[in-house]
Amino acid sequence: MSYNKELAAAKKAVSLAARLCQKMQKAILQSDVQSKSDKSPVTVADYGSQALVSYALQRELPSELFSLVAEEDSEDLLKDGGQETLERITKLVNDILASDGSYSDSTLSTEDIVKAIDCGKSEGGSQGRHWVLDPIDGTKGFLRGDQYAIALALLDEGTVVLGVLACPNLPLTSIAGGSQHSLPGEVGCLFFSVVGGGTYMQPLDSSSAVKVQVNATDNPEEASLFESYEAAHSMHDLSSSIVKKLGVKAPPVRIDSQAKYGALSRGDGVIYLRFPHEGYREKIWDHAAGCIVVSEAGGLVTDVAGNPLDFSRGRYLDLDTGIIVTNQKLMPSLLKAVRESIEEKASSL
Ligand SMILES: Nc1ncnc2c1ncn2[C@@H]1O[C@H](COP(=O)(O)OS(=O)(=O)O)[C@@H](OP(=O)(O)O)[C@H]1O
Ligand SMILES: [Mg+2]
Ligand SMILES: [Mg+2]
Ligand SMILES: [Mg+2]
Repeated sequence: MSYNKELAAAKKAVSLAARLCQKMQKAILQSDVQSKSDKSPVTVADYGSQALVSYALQRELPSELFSLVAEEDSEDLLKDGGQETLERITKLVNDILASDGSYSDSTLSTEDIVKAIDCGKSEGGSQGRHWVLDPIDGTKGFLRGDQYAIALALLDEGTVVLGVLACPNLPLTSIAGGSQHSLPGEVGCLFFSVVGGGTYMQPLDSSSAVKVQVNATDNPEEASLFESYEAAHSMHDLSSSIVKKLGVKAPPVRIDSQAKYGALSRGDGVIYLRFPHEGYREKIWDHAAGCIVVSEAGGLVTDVAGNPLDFSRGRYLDLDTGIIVTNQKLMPSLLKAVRESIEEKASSL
């Protein structure tokens, strides 16, 4: 099946949202940041990005039944003092649409914005089509001025069939061996994949795409590790013991968000390990787009048991312990090192 129409719509929606985020990252105010009920941050840019993607997809694909599984909803937004914030988001979205010249037949009201955001409450699942959106993945990185991503995927009968990943601060050239902080040169990448069609990358501000592939080395000494910047999101001590066991020499590269999947898909690094602390449940929008971007570039994304991730079970991924990403040749020895290190960690407690 071809998803050309859906891909064009997704690229347009995500590019508009990336423009909104770029504008806001430079101008973010203390009052633009709120704390959600789980204590994580959310900004006017998260809400604006979600409203924009939701609205643009519905305008681009008017004939389709629209279902969206997305991170944000208006409940936290409309808590104390929310009306002012909502007005700010509405202006932001309208300004981006006006400067792009898109959908000039309508100006969105605050009610339209709430409606567009709350379209994202779908439960997803194994039947029909569902868009899956993280309007800003890596909000903490966004606030620090570091890496973040706008991640959009399409689920069809429970399988991810399309993914678009905008990484506005990711350099166009390799970040292998470097940190995200000291990188000169041009930034802003858009990765996209359709099932069976490979992965492509283009600059966010141009349409000249190139096909990308994961680094296919089977030599751990040439491999390097990507992991979460935030130690609270993944156990750095566990990944360190795993890569040591495997023989990886390079120090880990810690960057925020699904930019890790994007960088891996073009071969900047070879391994991405993610081990959340006990009790954390992974959400599908944190991995759907990244997963297809890496898989279509020749990589593998599994849980600790070696099973592919199952995006068909609703808003959460029900996982065996962690997420393991690498190329096909290294996966068997990486999984072995993962299991041994987990066993050693358990027996030392
Ligand atoms: N405790 C805990 N454990 C694991 N993961 C968590 C946790 N808390 C949050 N999150 C999710 O992590 C998303 C950010 O992605 P990363 O972990 O790759 O980014 S980072 O490098 O740590 O900044 C982040 O996505 P956003 O909320 O979209 O920023 C969260 O969904
Ligand atoms: Mg969040
Ligand atoms: Mg996220
Ligand atoms: Mg987010």
